[in-house]
Amino acid sequence: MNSTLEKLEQFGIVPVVVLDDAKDAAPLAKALCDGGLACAEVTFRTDAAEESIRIMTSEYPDMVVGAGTVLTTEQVDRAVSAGAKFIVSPGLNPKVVKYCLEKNIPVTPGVVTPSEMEQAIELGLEVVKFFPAEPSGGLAMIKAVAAPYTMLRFMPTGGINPQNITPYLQYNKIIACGGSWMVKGSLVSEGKFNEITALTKEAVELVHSAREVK
Ligand SMILES: O=C[C@H](O)COP(=O)(O)O
Ligand SMILES: CC(=O)C(=O)O
Repeated sequence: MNSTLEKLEQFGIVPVVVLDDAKDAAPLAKALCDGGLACAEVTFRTDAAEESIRIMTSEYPDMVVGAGTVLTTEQVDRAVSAGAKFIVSPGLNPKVVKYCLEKNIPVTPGVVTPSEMEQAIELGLEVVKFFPAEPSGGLAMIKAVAAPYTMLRFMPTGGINPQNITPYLQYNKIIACGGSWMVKGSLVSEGKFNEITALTKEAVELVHSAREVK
């Protein structure tokens, strides 16, 4: 597996971030690093994404920052030139995946169905996003599809929270879970960065205890 994805596996949780204002990027990165999760997926759902990635990667160079909701090759270029180390999308766009692979940029497109998973395998991927995880059958669905697709590993995202994450983390086909509960928009806009750090520390504890009893 690619070394960036290996780092995400070590963290176990990837905070999925939506930033409305790039001024929040540095304090948010600090809050996540202080909490023990030096990684983030900054989604291209807002105009502030590119500048936020640039700020996070320049001020926190050891942080593993990727771009989410990447829907076009032009966004891939903008994300990578801002410093993004990995690319995530909600669905599988073959054009975007091939573009990333040609440029050696780790890419984890969202898939749900067996047909989409076969498309990912055909494109040469070993890790896919499973999105939206909970509405699409959650861990039971991942375990069912992992039986035929033994070469695939998953990064489930969507509806995962502290109450349901433990069994996901204990399944060895899952490298990490994406989630937004520790970086909710209201916490960021209200400047509650201490709370973000506290929620992040709790998330890290969940990873440790899930993996200890594995
Ligand atoms: O679109 C949702 C994000 O990918 C993360 O999902 P979440 O807010 O359910 O954790
Ligand atoms: C949901 C997701 O994975 C994304 O927005 O990229």
